[in-house]
Amino acid sequence: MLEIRDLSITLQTARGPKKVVQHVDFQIPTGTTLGIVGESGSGKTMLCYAILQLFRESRHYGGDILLEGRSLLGMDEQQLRGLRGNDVACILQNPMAMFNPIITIGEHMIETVQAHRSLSKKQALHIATEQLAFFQLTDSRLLKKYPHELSGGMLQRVMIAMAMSLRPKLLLADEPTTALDTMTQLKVLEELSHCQQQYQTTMLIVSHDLGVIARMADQIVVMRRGKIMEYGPAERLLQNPVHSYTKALVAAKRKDDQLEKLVDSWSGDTNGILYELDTNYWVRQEESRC
Ligand SMILES: Nc1ncnc2c1ncn2[C@@H]1O[C@H](COP(=O)(O)OP(=O)(O)OP(=O)(O)O)[C@@H](O)[C@H]1O
Repeated sequence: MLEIRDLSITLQTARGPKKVVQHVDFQIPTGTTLGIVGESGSGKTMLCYAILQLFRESRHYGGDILLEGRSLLGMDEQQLRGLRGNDVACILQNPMAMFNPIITIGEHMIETVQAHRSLSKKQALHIATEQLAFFQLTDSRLLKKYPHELSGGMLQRVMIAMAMSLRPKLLLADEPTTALDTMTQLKVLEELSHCQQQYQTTMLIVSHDLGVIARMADQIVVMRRGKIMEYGPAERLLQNPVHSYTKALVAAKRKDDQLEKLVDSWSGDTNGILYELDTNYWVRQEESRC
């Protein structure tokens, strides 16, 4: 279980402190997926960095982040190194950035497994091969290839397989399929979902694309300018959105519009309080509702 409790993040910038996330609360029960959707600048990446406790020296945190009851904000660097990779893994939009161009895929996989678990090369290779098979990568020649020899879809699959080979308790997926064409995206999401169910991994998936979130998430958080606008079970939020921003987001998805177009057309603000509409369903109050 991941619990984000009243989390606020203030960034130290050259122009002074900047609030980038404000009073965010959500929980992800073990083995389930929570999707965060929001336009550019809504604080999605800041939340992921906070969970990984990256760049912590330039941030001030309020609230808490608990993974299986352990506060991540209270951990020292050594504890955090143990946490990253073992308990929390992440996959990113651009897989190329994760690979060393002069190291083969096989070496990457073996090194990743051996860096976190004391296993022989043979055992690590076995895990790597098993994991790649989850993502339909069964050709043994793949292990001898270099990253640039693989298509974007294959490289993305290898990156996800690498992250999952560590059997993390929590997987953070920040725009995991944005760079892929629609058909490859669907296949990769399906494989990821299958792998997640098999290992009962808790997952936080972040995307601009409500379609991706709708496909994967059990719960959805809609964010804007560092605040939650609406938060609840995925099916209900998608079928009966309450906040006008979520309504516009869902309508834009139906018309297959880009999120950025919606940003221009939605003119509300984010100042109202967040209130519980009913059990486990939260909505930000709008001016017209007062
Ligand atoms: N290095 C930085 N210095 C100053 N402000 C920053 C910095 N990085 C991010 N921000 C600000 O923090 C806020 C949240 O940004 P964040 O990157 O988390 O948004 P996001 O939702 O992930 O956007 P995107 O979808 O474009 O990645 C934004 O207002 C952004 O301008």
